[in-house]
Amino acid sequence: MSKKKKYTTATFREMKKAGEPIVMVTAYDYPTAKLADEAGAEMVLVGDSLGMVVLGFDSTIPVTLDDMIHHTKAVTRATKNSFVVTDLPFMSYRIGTEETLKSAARVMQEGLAKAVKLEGGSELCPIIEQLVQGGIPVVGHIGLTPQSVFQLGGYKVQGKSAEDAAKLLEDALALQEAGICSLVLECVPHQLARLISEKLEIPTIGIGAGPDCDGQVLVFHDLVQYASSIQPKFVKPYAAVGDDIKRAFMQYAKEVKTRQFPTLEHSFTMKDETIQQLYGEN
Ligand SMILES: Nc1nc(=O)c2c([nH]1)NC[C@@H]1CN(c3ccc(C(=O)N[C@@H](CCC(=O)O)C(=O)O)cc3)CN21
Ligand SMILES: CC(C)C(=O)C(=O)O
Ligand SMILES: [Mg+2]
Repeated sequence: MSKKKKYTTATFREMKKAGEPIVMVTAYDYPTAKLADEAGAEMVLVGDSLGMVVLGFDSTIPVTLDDMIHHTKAVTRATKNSFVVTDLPFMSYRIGTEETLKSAARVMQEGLAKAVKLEGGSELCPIIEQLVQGGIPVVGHIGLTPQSVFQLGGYKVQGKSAEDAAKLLEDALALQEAGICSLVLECVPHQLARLISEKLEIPTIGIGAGPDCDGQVLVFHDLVQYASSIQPKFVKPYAAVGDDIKRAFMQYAKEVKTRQFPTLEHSFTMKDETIQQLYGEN
């Protein structure tokens, strides 16, 4: 494992300059965040994908700010070096300036996140400027923006036409100008992700955006195959944890049913004389 240091927004700009890819992974709880941090993940994302992979909703839309803060607290108790970014959930940054600033402040003060992430294009520039002026690092997110799933008509690749691609490049530049510290590119053609990454000074973090982004992010449950119900093309499984867990549950159930578990090896004992005394008295 490489030598550990605390990661900051400055680290990520330096990494981009040096051509060193940035590793980001999602985590939603203490044990996962601890393992990600120990494994050297430079950024940990408390994604609103938690609504789908942890809470069982079929989109990220029902996720609340309280949900995000609850999970962020668990994650930041575990991380020593990783830079923790928390998604602002559906609509929490679109109702008004005051509500957005309050939402982000809660994520920072209660959740102890280091940055917030917002989905959207240049329309968010004014609010991003406010957040940045307030001292909050902001991560952008364009391309497939799951909080707009019902408008997009599904989880589809974005920016395939010249027109759509030009709009995404324009958004990326505008968001950089507004002060974001990095930009997630989700489900866009790899050539477009490369162009955007070349044009920006801040690092891009890709998911389904090809090899030429400045960093990569994957959802934890996809990466280790932990009962994730979706299997997009961009996912590469690095473990089959779900299968292992299911096998363990089945073996445990079998051993309980057949009284193979527990044995005395897993039990507590009292002295023989004590048990005799007990039987004598009753
Ligand atoms: N487990 C999980 N992983 C994710 O990456 C993720 C979530 N959940 N929830 C929130 C969003 C939703 N995401 C998704 C979900 C599905 C596809 C998907 O199936 N995409 C198709 C592309 C279809 C097309 O060609 O346009 C694919 O085959 O990859 C992509 C991103 C990404 N995020
Ligand atoms: C897919 C990533 C980028 C995300 O926003 C999430 O996990 O919620
Ligand atoms: Mg998200």
